[in-house]
Amino acid sequence: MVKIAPSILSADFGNLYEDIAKVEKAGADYLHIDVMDGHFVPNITIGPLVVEALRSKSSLVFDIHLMIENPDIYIPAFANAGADIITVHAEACIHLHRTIQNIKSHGVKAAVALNPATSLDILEYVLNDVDMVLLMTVNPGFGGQKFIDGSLNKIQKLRDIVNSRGIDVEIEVDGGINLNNVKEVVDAGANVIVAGSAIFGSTDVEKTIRNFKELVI
Ligand SMILES: O=C(CO)[C@@H](O)[C@H](O)COP(=O)(O)O
Repeated sequence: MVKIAPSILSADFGNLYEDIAKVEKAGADYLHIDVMDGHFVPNITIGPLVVEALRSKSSLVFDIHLMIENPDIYIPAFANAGADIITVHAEACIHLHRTIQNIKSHGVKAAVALNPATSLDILEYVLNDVDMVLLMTVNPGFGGQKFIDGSLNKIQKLRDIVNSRGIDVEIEVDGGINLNNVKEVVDAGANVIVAGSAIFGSTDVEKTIRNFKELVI
């Protein structure tokens, strides 16, 4: 089943709870929460306090995407705040295998994200240990960017590797995904679709989520 994960980076931060309630009502599967530190990416967003505040208001799967340096020191705080999945960037981890074990030790699902320029090779010895791989289809840091076309090939390659190993690893894609290209990314092998501006920038958020779901059935 393909899952839809609205990215709250494009939500109205002054009405965050209302925006989250809308996507939950419309049948979103995950809530994608972008955490940025102004170092790993040139933008700053939210921390564990906000995640904790939202946790009591929503029963969506909290999919926390850490775009930060030294993620290990913040993993306990995000786990305690209510994360269901924590994603770290391979580019930010010196000891990636250890970081994955750190996430799992908190009873949280572990995922690894790759920037567009990072090869799939980096996953060779950790792929069997993760629950999900997040392929960035834009350079991370901002919503509303254009999907990088070469990403389709990368998604397909990862899908082939996952299938050939016979493992249960989700493939999440993030950046520039909209109603016009979602079918292509799903056909290439993605099964978790992050969308920010295409959902929260639309005039009818609930209808847009339903449209996404219809396209990927
Ligand atoms: O991680 C990021 C950006 O770094 C994403 O989650 C964006 O929030 C996706 O936004 P759109 O490209 O869908 O507008």
